[in-house]
Amino acid sequence: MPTILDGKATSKALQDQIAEETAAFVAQGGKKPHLAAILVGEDGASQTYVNHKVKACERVGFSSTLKRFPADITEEALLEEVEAINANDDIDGLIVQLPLPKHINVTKVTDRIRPEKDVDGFHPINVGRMTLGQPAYISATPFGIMKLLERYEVETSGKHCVVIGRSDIVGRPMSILLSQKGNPGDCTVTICHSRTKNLKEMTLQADIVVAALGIPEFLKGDMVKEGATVIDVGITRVEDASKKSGFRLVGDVDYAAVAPKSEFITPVPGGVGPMTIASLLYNTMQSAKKAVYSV
Ligand SMILES: Nc1nc(=O)c2c([nH]1)NC[C@@H]1CN(c3ccc(C(=O)N[C@@H](CCC(=O)O)C(=O)O)cc3)C=[N+]21
Repeated sequence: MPTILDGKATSKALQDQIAEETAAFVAQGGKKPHLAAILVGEDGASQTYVNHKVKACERVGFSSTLKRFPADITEEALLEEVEAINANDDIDGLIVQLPLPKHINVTKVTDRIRPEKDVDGFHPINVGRMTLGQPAYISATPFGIMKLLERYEVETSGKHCVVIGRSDIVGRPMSILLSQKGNPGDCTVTICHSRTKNLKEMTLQADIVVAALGIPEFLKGDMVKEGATVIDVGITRVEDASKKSGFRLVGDVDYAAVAPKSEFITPVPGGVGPMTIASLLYNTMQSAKKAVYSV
């Protein structure tokens, strides 16, 4: 049976650590970390995630501000809100919850966030610095996965890692982090996507598979080799009348078929998702401490 990479417990342990560090920082006269989140529209999943983030802030002793706007807010008005937070010295970190409505240019918005407050690590300056191995805010999901591999001492050096998905916020940064020098790191990385030919041939060679393509239960049992480490980034809500919420969360991995073959595996829920939250808090604390950018 595989070892389950328990993201929920690991996130909690990290949050306890962040709470301790925050208390010590504040006791020494430091400023209480303050995270601002912008939420546009009424998307149910987005509301849930943002609420999780705000609650997590409370838990570790941060201040938080949630700014909600209707789905028809103009791009210009949204950019002004970003500018206002950029200029607010009390706020250390700003996230604009994605996805945004179609009439808003996402890149324009995330590029407008000051890199020093971009705790999501989406700004080109942070992506560039991360890529070069310089101090940066690292995108929360890949960063959380690195922390999870570290916590369970998953051997990564020299391993072949296949990342499925090339998104700017998960697949691409994940491939870069895993190929960088260090532990975790030092992997040989292959990045696959919707145009990849013979995907199964690729995944069968993988010591570590990261499934981040957003198709429920895509990775089947016959696509992974015996003893692989499997990281499931997918989180899709599938209708389920038997649940109180009316839905259940399904990952990109066919867990029942893949788990018996794997050495390490992340569950959904309780795997990568909670680690994303811990990483965001970590980045916000770094910002309050001016540990990444000195200004
Ligand atoms: N600007 C921005 N930054 C993000 O980091 C960002 C975003 N937009 N948009 C959406 C995605 C998704 N995301 C998740 C965070 C936590 C869980 C999480 O805590 N999941 C729990 C369960 C959550 C539930 O109950 O629905 C789990 O997997 O166990 C999942 C997904 C952050 N994202």
